[in-house]
Amino acid sequence: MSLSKDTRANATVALGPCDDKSSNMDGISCFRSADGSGNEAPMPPHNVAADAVEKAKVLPQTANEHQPKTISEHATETASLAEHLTQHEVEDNDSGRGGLGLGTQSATVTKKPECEEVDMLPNPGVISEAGGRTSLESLETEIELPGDSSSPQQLLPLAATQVALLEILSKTDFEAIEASSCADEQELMEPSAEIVPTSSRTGTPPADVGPEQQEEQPEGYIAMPPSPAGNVGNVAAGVEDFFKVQRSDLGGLGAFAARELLRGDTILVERPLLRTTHFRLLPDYHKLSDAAKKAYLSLHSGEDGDPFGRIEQIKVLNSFFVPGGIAIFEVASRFNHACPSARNVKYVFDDESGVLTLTICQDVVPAGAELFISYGGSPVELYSTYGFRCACGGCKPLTDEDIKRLKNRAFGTWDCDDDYDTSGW
Ligand SMILES: C[S@@+](CC[C@H](N)C(=O)[O-])C[C@H]1O[C@@H](n2cnc3c(N)ncnc32)[C@H](O)[C@@H]1O
Repeated sequence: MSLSKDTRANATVALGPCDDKSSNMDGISCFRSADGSGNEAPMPPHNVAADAVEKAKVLPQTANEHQPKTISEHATETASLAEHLTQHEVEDNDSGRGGLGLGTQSATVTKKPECEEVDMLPNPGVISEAGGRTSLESLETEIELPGDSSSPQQLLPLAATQVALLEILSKTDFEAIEASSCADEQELMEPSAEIVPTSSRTGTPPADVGPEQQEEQPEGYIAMPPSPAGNVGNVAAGVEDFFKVQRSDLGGLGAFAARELLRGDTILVERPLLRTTHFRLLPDYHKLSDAAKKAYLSLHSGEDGDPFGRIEQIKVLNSFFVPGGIAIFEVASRFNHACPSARNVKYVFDDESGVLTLTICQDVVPAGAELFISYGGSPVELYSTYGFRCACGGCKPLTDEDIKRLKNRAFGTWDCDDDYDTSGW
């Protein structure tokens, strides 16, 4: 597949309340408070964080890091995560996808609580104040970001995630997880589930899906995301309660609501399969465990090419921009794209904890509906960057004529929307 060499880097933008100490993450200038005051957000209830520290056990690492942590390291990390999530979270505004270049760019900080309202702002990016679900006031901060100036990636805070993760930490039976994950040394080397997502609506940890339930899945159901005893294990347990990965009408796989989902439901908490940069892809890929390599190679690769081309192509088609580079996720990378009116899931990547969280951002998503994130950009940009014609139903699809024009612009500006009527998009 011939993709454009569009090196637009999405604006990776910081969010809400923070202090100067939180700045300078891999070249990101500063996480500023949404009100410019630098004030920190309120701390979580002390007992929750403290409880998490008490209960904390060995946390799995990203699949390409195989050093198990000690209990005390994990406790520190857990406390740090709980505290961090009250201070600043980063979230996509639906454009943080794609594996193309990075440079310096700026983004205007704006409070935008609803996912559909922050959609598709190619540049500048959008920053939301933590918990900012009611205010639409614009803020004035300009943030310098690493990355090329053109491609949009925005990171927003998400109060629901704070709540969900704190609930998770307080409800997780770490002893049971440790007992199973420490069953043998091999399991210690392979990460296992460490965070049990719970519906922010019900606060009830979902039941794990047993083999008998999996047998009832429709044809084409892919047995992922994994259970705690599952494969690469970077996914928190229980997400099967929220969605299934199965065949999509768009072609290939997609994620589908396993039951009715409501705005604010946290449906996925996942560590990257691979976190890397464009220049370190191959060495970092080769550090992965065999299971992680297998999971990586199973991701969507467009037209299969030679092994080297495939590793690169999977990166291009599946990566999320994260501070300092890109990340590929075993499960989150299965979510298809939808344009603003059809998107129903937003995501946030927390750099400190290294965890991506996906949250429902439409009022009601019926059981069986496909779940969509946004890769950012118009159908023209999607085509020129990733090579697919968006069929999400929420935009005016590109015509054959549009495609011809784009192809004729091989040496022109791929991302030019001049000939595409964006009024319906
Ligand atoms: C990250 S993958 C998403 C998961 C993928 N469908 C799979 O089978 O693993 C991105 C690819 O999914 C397909 N895709 C995603 N969103 C789409 C959309 N709105 N319309 C058409 N194809 C889409 C495209 O082939 C795109 O390159």
